[in-house]
Order: sequence, then C-alpha cells, then structure tokens
Amino acid sequence: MVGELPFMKLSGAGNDFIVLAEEDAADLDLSWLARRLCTRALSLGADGIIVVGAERSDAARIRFYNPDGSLAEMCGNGSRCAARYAVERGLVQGPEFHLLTDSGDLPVMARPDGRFEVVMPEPEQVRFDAMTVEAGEEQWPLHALWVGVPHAVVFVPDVERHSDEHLTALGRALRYDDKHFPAGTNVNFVEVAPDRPIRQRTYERGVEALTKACGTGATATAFVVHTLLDRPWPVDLVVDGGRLTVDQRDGRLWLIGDARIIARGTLSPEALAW
Ligand SMILES: N[C@@H](CCC[C@H](N)C(=O)O)C(=O)O
Repeated sequence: MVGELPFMKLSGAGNDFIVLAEEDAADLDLSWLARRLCTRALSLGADGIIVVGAERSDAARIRFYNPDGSLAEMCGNGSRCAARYAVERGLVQGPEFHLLTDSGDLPVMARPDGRFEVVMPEPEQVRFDAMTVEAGEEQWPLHALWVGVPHAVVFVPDVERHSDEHLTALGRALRYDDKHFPAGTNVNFVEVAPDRPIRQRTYERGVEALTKACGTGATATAFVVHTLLDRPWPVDLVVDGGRLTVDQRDGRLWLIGDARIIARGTLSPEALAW
C-alpha cells in the first residue's frame, strides 16, 4: 500500500508532469505508478512522471515515464520541469547545473527571465525525405530523426485547417508504422512560413494522443527547418501550450522555455486506488 506521496506538478509549454523525489519513490514500481497517476479524471493526470534524485551540488539524476508506463530516454519539456524542481527542492545550486538522463549529461541553466534552457541530445539517424504522408488530396514530406527519442517532422501547408481527430489518426498510423519506425515515433505536424514562428502540433508516443507541446519535437523541427530551409537560429515555435525557442550555441542545441509550478502537495493513496 502506497502512503501519502509528496509531489509537484509542473508544466513546460503545456506538457504537464508529476515530479517526485527519487527517495520518496524508491520502493515503487515506477511504470505502474506512471500508468496510474497520469490517467486524467481518475487520478491527478499528466503527460508523464519524472523522478528526480540528488547526485552532486551541480547535478541531478532524472528519469521520465510516459503515461503508458514506458520509460522515455529523454523529454525536452520535462527536463526544464525537472530542472525547476531540482532548484526548488534545493537538490542543486543554480543557476548552472547538469541533468543526468538516459540520453546523457545535459547542461541546464536557470535564466534571469525565469525560463530554463537545456542542452538537447545531438540529432542522429537523420533521414531527410524518409517518406511521403498521404493526406487526402495532399502529399506531405516527412523527415525522420532521433533527438533522444525518435521523431518524424511532417511539413503541412496549413496545419490549423486540420482537426485534432485528423492529426491524431495520421499521427497514430505513423507512430505504429513498424516498417519506417521500428521503435515507434513521435510525430510533429509543422507549418513553416517566412517571418513568423513555426506552428507545431505533436502526436506523442507513450501518451498516444496530441499533447500541448513537445520539446524534443521542437528541437527536431528546428534542426530540420534550419538544415533544409536555411532558417536562422534561434528558431521560435508556437505550440498548443505556449512558445518554445531552439538556439544553437557552441555547436550545441539549446531548448528554451517556461517551467511553471502548477501545484505542490501530497498525493493521496486514493490517487492510485482505481
Ligand atoms: N514530451 C516530450 C517527449 C517525451 C518522450 C516521448 N513521449 C517518447 O516516449 O518518445 C518532450 O518534451 O520532449
């Protein structure tokens, strides 16, 4: 029986997470915990849980679990939320420190404007024009790459014209396309126009739905748009839950955005009892 569990809930550009201290969650099956806690309406609900552990005064250890209980090697928005949590709980001394993730050691900085910025894993396994997406009369080019987790970046001429249901159906079909994506994929539907921020909507693996933002997805998109369309750094993106910026400095990609505390408290055992 799990007792009262201290938690914080944070949102990064609308991607929301339940964050727990490693010491409080030590004896728990984290995959099971994620499936229980992330279910909206029956429990607190979130796009994932993050477990944060003290390591050194300049480094915290973090692990992400998706709502379906799978372990995600990386989460961009979750990294900023974990960084804010680590500062709030006094696990690290800011403003510059490191997050130790399953995708490596990621430098992070608490900015004077209240936002956080975190170095993202270097894009790998890049396949430009990996396939074409058939969407009714239209054909959309899809670029595939890995930014800690797998991503597809699909260029869509007018993304706002497509309903949530349509993008969800297309995203789900691609996510489960084992031929092109043996490990599954997150799918970013992206509209690029000159002189305005990129508009991005994301179907997330492990959530199996559109979420309000995806930080690794924003990074994947920025990399593709910079490389193929010469978009200069920094690249700004509008997502359903706010704004994200991806910049390149010292040859590394930085994800910049908010990390807002929504709630602090204790989870009742009944949050898990359903
Ligand atoms: N929301 C995330 C991505 C989290 C991982 C993803 N669900 C997966 O398993 O691939 C982000 O902000 O990067």
